[in-house]
Amino acid sequence: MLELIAILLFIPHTMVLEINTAIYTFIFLLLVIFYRKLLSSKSQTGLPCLPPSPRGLPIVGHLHLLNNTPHPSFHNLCTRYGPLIHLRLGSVLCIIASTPELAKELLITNGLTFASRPMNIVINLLTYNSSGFSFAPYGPYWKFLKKIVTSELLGERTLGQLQHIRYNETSQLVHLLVDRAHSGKIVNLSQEVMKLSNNIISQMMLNIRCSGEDEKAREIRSLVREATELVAQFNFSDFIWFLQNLDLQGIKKKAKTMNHRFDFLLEKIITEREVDRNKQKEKRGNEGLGKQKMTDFLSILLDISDDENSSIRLTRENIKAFLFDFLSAGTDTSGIVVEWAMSELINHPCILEKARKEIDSIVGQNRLVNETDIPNLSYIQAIFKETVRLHPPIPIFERESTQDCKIGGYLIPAKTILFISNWSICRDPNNWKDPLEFQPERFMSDSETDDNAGIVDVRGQHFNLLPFGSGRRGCPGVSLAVQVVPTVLALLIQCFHWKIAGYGDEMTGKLVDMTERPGLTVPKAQPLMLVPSTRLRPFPNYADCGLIRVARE
Ligand code: HEM
Repeated sequence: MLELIAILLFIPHTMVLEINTAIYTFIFLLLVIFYRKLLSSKSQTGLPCLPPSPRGLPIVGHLHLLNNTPHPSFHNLCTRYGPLIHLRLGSVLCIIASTPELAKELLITNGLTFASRPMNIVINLLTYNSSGFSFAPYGPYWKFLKKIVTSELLGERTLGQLQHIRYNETSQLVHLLVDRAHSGKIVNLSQEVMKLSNNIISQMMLNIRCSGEDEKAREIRSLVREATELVAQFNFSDFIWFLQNLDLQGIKKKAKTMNHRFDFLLEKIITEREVDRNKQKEKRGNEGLGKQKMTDFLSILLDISDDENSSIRLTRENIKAFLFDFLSAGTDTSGIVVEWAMSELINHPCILEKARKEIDSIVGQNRLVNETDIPNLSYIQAIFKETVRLHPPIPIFERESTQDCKIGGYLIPAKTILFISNWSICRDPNNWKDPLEFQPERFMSDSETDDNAGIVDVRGQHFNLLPFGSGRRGCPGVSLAVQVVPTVLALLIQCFHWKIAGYGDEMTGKLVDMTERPGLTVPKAQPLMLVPSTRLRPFPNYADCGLIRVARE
């Protein structure tokens, strides 16, 4: 066309080429301006639409910037692009917040907007379409359950009633370690503390010791492990819209099979329990189940579902989904904290010694430390806080916005996934002096390292330390965890000297490897292999601290 006009107007060929180039350049510039306009952060209201973001790619968006350990990737991106950034993971819009101020603005000031969690294909299948607790959308049903969780299941009274479970389990661990110490054998301490924390949860919930060797225990153990691995797997169908209905990685199929296995197991457990309850009911005539002695979470949930006056009647699916939620949410996390704490202590023998001195001066060497001592052991508490600061078992936690809102001057649309990068917050030199150093002293009331760090607690009120989250969806297991973890830690410190397997004593200078294992929860990559030797002579009677001696596995 341009050539034809040139011939008609007698324009020379070289000039046509120049005009051609100019037109193409012009069109290219127009496209660049249009593209920039499209991506620019200004909305029609003049408010910036979305927080900053790195350059994305078509279709995958920013997925290529993440690897199988998202928390360091999020941390690096926030360091580069700002404390609040947005990413497009395929077609899913996300924001990442990495300062205490933003955490407060999102979780508290806009707490209602971010009071739900995002769903995906696997979670949907495993939680009976969010019929349980952790993934139930914020609303009357979730509030009803939250009340049961805080007042009944994980309230002070129930935790007190179920204290014997914790005592039995810690007693079993001490027993095993004393045996190993006498025979000079290596202990996989990571495995033993996970076993302990998982046994506590499974007994509190179902009265089943999940480390046992019977069929039910084995199935619970393997289902919980497989389910947590499956939830952590990256599923393209969740992020790329045109793959939504395809199951290219076979993840949906696996989740369906897992749900069937889980359902089969729970049906069996619940049916057996119902038969038991009916027998007891018959025995006691019409005295009513309300007066029955509480045994575990399942009993409490069945009581509520039987209660005709309850404002919400729990269905069988609700109960099964609830059990799934708690078994997966409560599993491993406490054990992970103990394994990191012990690793740090082995690498910092002076801190370990100082902790021993505190226990010796407050508890002495003639009896074993127990839960009631923990409020008096401020250095042990400081070690616990410093461990969850440097090694939070859940380094990022997720919420989803249910309506449009303004955060930090940006407009965040409904259905945006929010990631709170607690890992970044805890490693930010603006929040913590020498953030990469393990210094429990910073949490002592006479701390010289950080102002006010002595009063910082872990329950979600201090936004520079959020290992248990905060706000409406903060962790309901926090009271249990702050009882179990420091007690187990104190016992390990009080009762034993430790050597790294294959090396000399605590003072050899050999360090424990501190690499993280990728996943949604972050344990150590390598298990902590240690050789204990007993420190207390004579070794106190377990009964002295209220621990009941039980048969070893
Ligand atoms: C050291 C141990 C633990 C850590 C570090 C931990 C951490 C967390 C975090 C970060 C969240 C997300 C909070 C948020 O979104 O604001 C959470 C949620 C949750 N945790 Fe824990 N947790 C621990 C132990 C437990 C235990 C022992 C249980 C159960 C007995 C439990 C049950 C739950 C449940 C059910 C949720 C979901 C709450 C909801 O959506 O409303 N956690 N936990």
